[in-house]
Amino acid sequence: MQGLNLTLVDQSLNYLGDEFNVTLLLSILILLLFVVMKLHRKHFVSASIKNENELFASCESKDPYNTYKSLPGPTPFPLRLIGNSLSFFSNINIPQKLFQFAKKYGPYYRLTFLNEDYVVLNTPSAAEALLGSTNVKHFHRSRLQETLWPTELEQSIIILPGGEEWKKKRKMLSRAFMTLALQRHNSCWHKQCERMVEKLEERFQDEGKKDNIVADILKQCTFAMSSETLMGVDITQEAEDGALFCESLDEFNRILFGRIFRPWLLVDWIWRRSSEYRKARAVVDGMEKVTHLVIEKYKEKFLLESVEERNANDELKHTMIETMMRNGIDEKAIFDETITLLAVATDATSLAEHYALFLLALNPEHQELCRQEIDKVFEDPKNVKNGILEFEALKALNYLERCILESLRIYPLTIILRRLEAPLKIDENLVIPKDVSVIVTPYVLHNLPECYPNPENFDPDRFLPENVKERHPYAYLSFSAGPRNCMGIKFGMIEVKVVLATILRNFVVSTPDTMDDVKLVVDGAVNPAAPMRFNLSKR
Ligand code: HEM
Repeated sequence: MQGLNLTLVDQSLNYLGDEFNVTLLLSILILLLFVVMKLHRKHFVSASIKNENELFASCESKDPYNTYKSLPGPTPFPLRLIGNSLSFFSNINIPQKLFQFAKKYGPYYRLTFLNEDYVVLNTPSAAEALLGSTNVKHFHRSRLQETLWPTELEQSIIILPGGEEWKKKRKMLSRAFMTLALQRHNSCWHKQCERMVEKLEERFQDEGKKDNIVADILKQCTFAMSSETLMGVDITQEAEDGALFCESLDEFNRILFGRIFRPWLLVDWIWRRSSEYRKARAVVDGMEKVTHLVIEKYKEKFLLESVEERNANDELKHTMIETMMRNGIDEKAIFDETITLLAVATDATSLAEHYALFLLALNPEHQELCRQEIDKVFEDPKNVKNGILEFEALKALNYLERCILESLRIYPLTIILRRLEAPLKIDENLVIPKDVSVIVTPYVLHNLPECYPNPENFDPDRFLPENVKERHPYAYLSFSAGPRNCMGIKFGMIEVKVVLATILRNFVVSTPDTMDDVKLVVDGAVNPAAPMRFNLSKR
């Protein structure tokens, strides 16, 4: 009998995990969330604000908090659990929706969903108050992010609340992203880019093969570059099932972030019994196997090292895995970090390449200026050794760099969420109380005409040093800013530069799509709902 019940539960959960029916979803959602509130106080109720006096208990002056209480915002559904969720029921164009709200409600406004209160900050100075704060109580990820994050990967720097452990880890890992550590992978990046060119040639070689996608090829190339840089091993070549690793990461992201739009799967009890969880587990197991193989290789290498070699080893030249092993980090924590950073590096960087290529395809005059710069750098014999562009020469690709920064202004990859463990003073008139979460949307700041005149225009010169100097430092948040900003800025920018320089040196790029065709969806990062289409003709 119990077996039968379990099968029924299993089947229903499979159904919930696989099908999407709006009416059913709404009714189940309301019903389930009520039950969940009762059963799982830990997740939702304790996170909620039970009464306003309690909320303001730690304040010195009540006035700025009164401003908080009277902040405008869209009227929420009377049930706090649902709140403003209905405004975000569709995952399409959420950044644009937040932009419309900003226009309507002004620099700060309130939202509520899943029983959590949010304040949305829409000015560079308010973003600075949050992101520039050095108070670790302002570093926490939001409850939604913590709930979505797989407990299996809990030791990763991305999810650690800012504290001593986070600080130590960030310092240790940062060494692996310094120029010295990165530059020794230069030839590997070019080797991977050559493979990418072959794949692109194959895809676009016939006249009939037009209007094709490149996102998958960009991602595989970026994955190979990132994995070799972070781990020191080309797992796409060496590990038996390395090729599957990249696809596994995609599947993993899809499952995790799909939970936002199937909120019942946010409840741990249901999640762990769902078919989606089993799929996620299988993916993690597969990735764990590959990482384990890499760690074993390092162990062999260490065993062969003499004491002198070990002592002479310069920490600044180590890969990320090597750095962690030499710092005595255990295998589980190394695994958590490797998987997470591989996922972040591959997703963010290949997406940045995708958007930049699209905007260069739409703006052929800027594409041509980049190409002239690239040709000049590649054709200078000082810059090329054994057929490979020297690492130092990448610095000369200034115009390309400005185009990448401008692409990330137009298409920033994230929405930044933080949960306040201590009140946050925005200015003399506004203090946001503890326990509230805060949202900063780079898309909104990047479209403020006072920071970026004619924000709809693609204008790389916005990133000329003299123009950057004129702007508020927190008006550009593609890599976030402040103490918890992107740890891989340097590496990410180098990867995007190498990939784009290789493509533009080999092909002329155009697209049949327009910016209006691009719908944005938030699933981990801000992705295009469908990959853009391109035409690549060989030069
Ligand atoms: C062009 C590519 C990239 C972009 C646009 C980008 C953007 C970002 C942004 C906006 C954040 C802040 C997220 C938040 O606070 O919610 C972030 C954090 C982070 N990024 Fe990147 N990223 C890129 C590439 C990379 C690469 C290649 C790595 C390294 C492998 C990396 C590692 C990280 C880490 C570890 C954090 C979290 C830092 C912390 O919590 O202390 N990123 N990134």
